[in-house]
Amino acid sequence: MNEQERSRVVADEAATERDYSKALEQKTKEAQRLVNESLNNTWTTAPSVESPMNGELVGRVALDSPSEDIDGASEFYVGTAKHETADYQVFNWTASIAACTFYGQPADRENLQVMSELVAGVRVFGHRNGELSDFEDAFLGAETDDLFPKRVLQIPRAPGFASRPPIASTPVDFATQDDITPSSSKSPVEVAPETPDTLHGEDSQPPTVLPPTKMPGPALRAPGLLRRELAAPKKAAMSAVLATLQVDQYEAITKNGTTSQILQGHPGTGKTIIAAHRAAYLLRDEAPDDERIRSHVLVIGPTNEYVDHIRTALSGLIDDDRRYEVTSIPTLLEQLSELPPSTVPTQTLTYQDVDLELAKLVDLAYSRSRSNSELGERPDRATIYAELVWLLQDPPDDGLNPEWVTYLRSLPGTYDELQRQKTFRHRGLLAYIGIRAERQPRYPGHIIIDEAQDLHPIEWEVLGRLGNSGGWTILGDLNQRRTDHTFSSWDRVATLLAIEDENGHAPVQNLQRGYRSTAQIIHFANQLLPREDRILYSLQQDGERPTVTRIPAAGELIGAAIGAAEDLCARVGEGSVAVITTDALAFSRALQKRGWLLDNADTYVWRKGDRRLRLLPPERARGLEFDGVVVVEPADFPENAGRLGVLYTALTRANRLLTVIYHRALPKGLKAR
Ligand SMILES: Nc1ncnc2c1ncn2[C@@H]1O[C@H](COP(=O)(O)OP(=O)(O)OP(=O)(O)O)[C@@H](O)[C@H]1O
Repeated sequence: MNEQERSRVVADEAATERDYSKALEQKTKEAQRLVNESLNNTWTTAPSVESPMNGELVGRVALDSPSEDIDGASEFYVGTAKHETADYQVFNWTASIAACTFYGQPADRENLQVMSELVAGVRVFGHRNGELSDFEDAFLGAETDDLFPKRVLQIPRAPGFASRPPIASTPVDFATQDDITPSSSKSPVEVAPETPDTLHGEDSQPPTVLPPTKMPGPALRAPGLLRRELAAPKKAAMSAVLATLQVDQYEAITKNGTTSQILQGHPGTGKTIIAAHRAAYLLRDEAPDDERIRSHVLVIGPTNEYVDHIRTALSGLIDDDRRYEVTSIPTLLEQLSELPPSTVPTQTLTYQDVDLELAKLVDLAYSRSRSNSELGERPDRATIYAELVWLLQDPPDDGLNPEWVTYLRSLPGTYDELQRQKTFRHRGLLAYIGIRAERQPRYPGHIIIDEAQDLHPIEWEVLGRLGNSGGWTILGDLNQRRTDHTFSSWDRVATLLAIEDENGHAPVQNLQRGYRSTAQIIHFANQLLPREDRILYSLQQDGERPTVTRIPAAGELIGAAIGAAEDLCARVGEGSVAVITTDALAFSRALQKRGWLLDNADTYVWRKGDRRLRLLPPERARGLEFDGVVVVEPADFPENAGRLGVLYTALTRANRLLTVIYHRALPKGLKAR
């Protein structure tokens, strides 16, 4: 198909999408009108109808022959909601008929039957700024000129589309879709020796082409479209990626709601994408009765920034926002602890602050206080805590280990005192006492936890007592652990939640394909990992080397970093830029001096003219991503158990461009090899 024909197809499909989207909007308005009418003569306030889904087309399926099951049509669309007109039919992406859209490989053709007809091919759509602007066809049967030669719908054509160029403005040209570069092969990044003003980047060296290697996992769906989407500038908040979901992602997303799974994946392997789409799938209208989630899906992330990040994708995928709750772990723990919201992460002083043994002692205190109460009622928080401290006088039958005697002695005498201290150290304990005392459990129908590597043992116990009536979807990366007071293996989590598979193992699936960061960025960051953990295949090979610059005078470090950030702002255009630093305060002052203004609505966003950047302490950057990232003074990033998980996370927030500015020596792992 030539360029002109492609433009025509895009314009036609975009017109269909506008028609579809308008029709869905109309449907919602009509439903609201009916509700209003029926309540017209009452004093009741009219309930609002669910918010309209943004009608987005995901794909289009061509069949070999007309199918009676779809009213004699030989094709149908897949979109964000079901809709039917005389000219076309759209099925929801969650419907089982839509599954063929996500399995479009010629090799699978024999298994790809929709009703009794074979799938001839699948067209997948790409979007920019909410407009259908791109597509890719996969022919599963014989290749023809056009999968959909006859236009079904006669709608005036939209003006020709202009797709936005990818940031590096280099067209992606991959030899074959299965050839991909393992980021564990020899690093293309040479870190600057510690001499002043040495820059390694696109200006100094051409991008290194790495030898192709077989990519792990199933063959890519819509590989060209996927790579164009990955290279395009990213919005601040996450969007749904329905059209380019890959087969392994689709399979994890569409598992039965009672199934529990743990998805372990390096940075950018699509864990948050799976989390958001899984929530939407579990709440689908088409779910058979025995799979229907009766209550709500609870999605838990690490920070409030993460919650904002994923919320946009969730609201685009799920029309009824009462069916899911998305919260951060600090917020959840604070609610249960009856503490004011703080957003600060748990900060342990000793392993005992969050240990499972502490939860066991609380359990004992709970059962003692319950049996002491006259009617066997559920005790309140203060009573449970008093019993916990009383264990020093009346220890458990098998005694109290001296370490625990010392620990219990170090705790304040009363629950009020403990709560007044508001230390983030004891929040897990407060929350666990809180959940034991809670009279109205939340009873979610499925729990999804992202960045789960950062949950402490007692916090897992808290989650285990939320009354989950369905399965667990747990997503995380043990390499990104921030402290050694969290579990170092998923087996421990599986045992605690009793979700081991039939062989007694944690149901772990490893995600090995990196979507976010270029191979060059992954190579650079991977130097911080033990050799055996450097298994990640980046789908973006065409990046440039991270720029690593030593600033000789400490006093000039921040100025140089701001300069680097301004440079990235200019390069990414509409894309996003972040500075990740452990000294955000000093950085804020310097930004102000250079004419940057703090955004009124978001305390981490700074603006200067039409430029915008986020200034983030490492903690706040978790789970986020940006087209360009400046990481300042890596030596200041904290280490745990000999690993630099915090720095590793910061470096891997970058999608396409990474700049490291430093004065003190780089951490050992980041030296040139
Ligand atoms: N199938 C896909 N199609 C298009 N983009 C995708 C796909 N899967 C993932 N991505 C993109 O890859 C990027 C990284 O995905 P995501 O944030 O889910 O990774 P992650 O594993 O949660 O990373 P981290 O652990 O570092 O936070 C996002 O921009 C996401 O939109």
